Amino acid sequence: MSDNASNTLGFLSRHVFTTALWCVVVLCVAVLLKGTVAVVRSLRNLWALEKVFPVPPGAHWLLGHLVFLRQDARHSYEITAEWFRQYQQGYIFKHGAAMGRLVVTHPDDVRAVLMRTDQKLEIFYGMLRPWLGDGLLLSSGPKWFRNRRLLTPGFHFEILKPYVRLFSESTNVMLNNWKELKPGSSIDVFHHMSLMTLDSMLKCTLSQNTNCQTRKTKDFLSSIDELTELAIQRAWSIYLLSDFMYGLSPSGKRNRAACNIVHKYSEEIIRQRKEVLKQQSAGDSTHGKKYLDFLDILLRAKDENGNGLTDAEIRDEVDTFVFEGHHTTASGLAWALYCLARHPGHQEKCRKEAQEVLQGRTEVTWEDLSSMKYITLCVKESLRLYPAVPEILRDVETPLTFSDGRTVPKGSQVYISMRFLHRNPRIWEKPEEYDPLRFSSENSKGRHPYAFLPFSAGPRNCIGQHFAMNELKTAVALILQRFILTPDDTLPEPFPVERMVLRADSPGLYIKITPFEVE
Ligand code: HEM
Repeated sequence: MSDNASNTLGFLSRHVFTTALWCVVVLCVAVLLKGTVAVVRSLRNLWALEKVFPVPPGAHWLLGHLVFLRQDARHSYEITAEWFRQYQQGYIFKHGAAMGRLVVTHPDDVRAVLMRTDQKLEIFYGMLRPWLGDGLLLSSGPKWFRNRRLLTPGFHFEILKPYVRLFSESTNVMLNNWKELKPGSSIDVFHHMSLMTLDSMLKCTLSQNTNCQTRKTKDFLSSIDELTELAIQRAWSIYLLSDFMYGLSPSGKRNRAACNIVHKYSEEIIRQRKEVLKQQSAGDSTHGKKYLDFLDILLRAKDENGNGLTDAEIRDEVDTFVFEGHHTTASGLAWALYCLARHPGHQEKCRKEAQEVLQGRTEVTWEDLSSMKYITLCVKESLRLYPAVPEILRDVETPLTFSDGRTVPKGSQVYISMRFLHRNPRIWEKPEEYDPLRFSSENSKGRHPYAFLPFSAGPRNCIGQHFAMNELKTAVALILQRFILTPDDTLPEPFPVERMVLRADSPGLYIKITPFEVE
């Protein structure tokens, strides 16, 4: 190489190096500035909150109250339960030196929060955004308002009625699988319920019969599981909170790949359904099916100006329903069965009721559901002790004033824990006891309407609550008609942990199942 050429090369590489160095410096300064602005804003909010609400003692100067959460789950549970007892008007939980959130403990204050439509806390819910986009769970403002109005008719009882048959179908597939197991087998009930509720959710949302309970899971199904696991994992690692860092991490890459698979699947089904709708006669609204699925509802929804949802909006809502309607119901069911396994007397009463109502039928009907009175009490009581959605977080957009005049400043983070609200000793007698009769109409008289909130309340309550209760009751009745449930005492008592939904700590939620005829 000539001297000239090597000089030019040397100059070029020095130039590239200097430019790269400058880029790094500028990037670092930008990140630092952004970080400083965020910390200052967060500190300002914290100081404003501290003027009104107490801070429990023992906060570490840097980690705040997070030091308590670093200990084991039972220990942090005890500490939080104690704070709930002590601070009846709420308290500040410090997330490090510069960040704190108001923990609302009184049902009156919970009502004040839930009657509003403040944004969901992005730092928490945002982890689901790459998957669920701007669906009902994550959207806010006019978009949420419009779409909530458009989707509400999809949960009318006439639409929900035929789904009871689908719930029965999916439960029976699971029970036929259980029949193959040795009597008295111990099963991870959360896993079984997850597969079963995913199966029924895909039938109700997209009319897809994936046979996910009998076949090895395919790409789409395993991607749904992976996305949930990744979101849980991210919620627990501080260094993955930033979108930028997460994007670069191996988990971020897996998240992108799984999102692509799930989105492609939904998009393809939406495309095919639109084709069918174009071709079908105007009168045939269900294109040969016996029911309207959620996708039919989404495709038909029109606002007052005659505008429907865009393809991207439909996909976001489909993904939201599949996510919201599957793990939540699985958690609710798993803990309901666990409670019944632990309380054979109540289990027997539910079984008797199921036998009387079903008379040996393996398909539950819409009319049967209203006769399942004792099962309903038991399901409610397990949702009290083990709320499937254990917490709600909001970003206060305008100052929020409680009924006693205390004001939560704009920009504050507010936290509501169903888990502790449902065990508040000032509301519930013997709160740790499983007593379904506390939900009888007589015993419920005079109870604060915001003391029991498994499906939240107010304008952003759970749109799928009737769907969920119908599925829970159907599955419990069919399971108890065919199986006896007992606790697996060879394993440690499961302890609930908050992982998006309420799950059990390791090794999981196991119960023993024995076919009814064998006993
Ligand atoms: C036992 C089962 C279920 C429980 C305990 C549950 C609980 C909840 C709770 C507490 C919320 C409020 C979340 C928040 O404000 O951050 C919520 C919202 C929501 N749920 Fe459920 N849910 C269940 C099942 C379902 C099902 C089956 C569906 C759909 C078919 C569904 C769809 C939704 C949607 C779309 C939202 C967002 C509503 C909005 O913000 O307008 N859920 N759910």
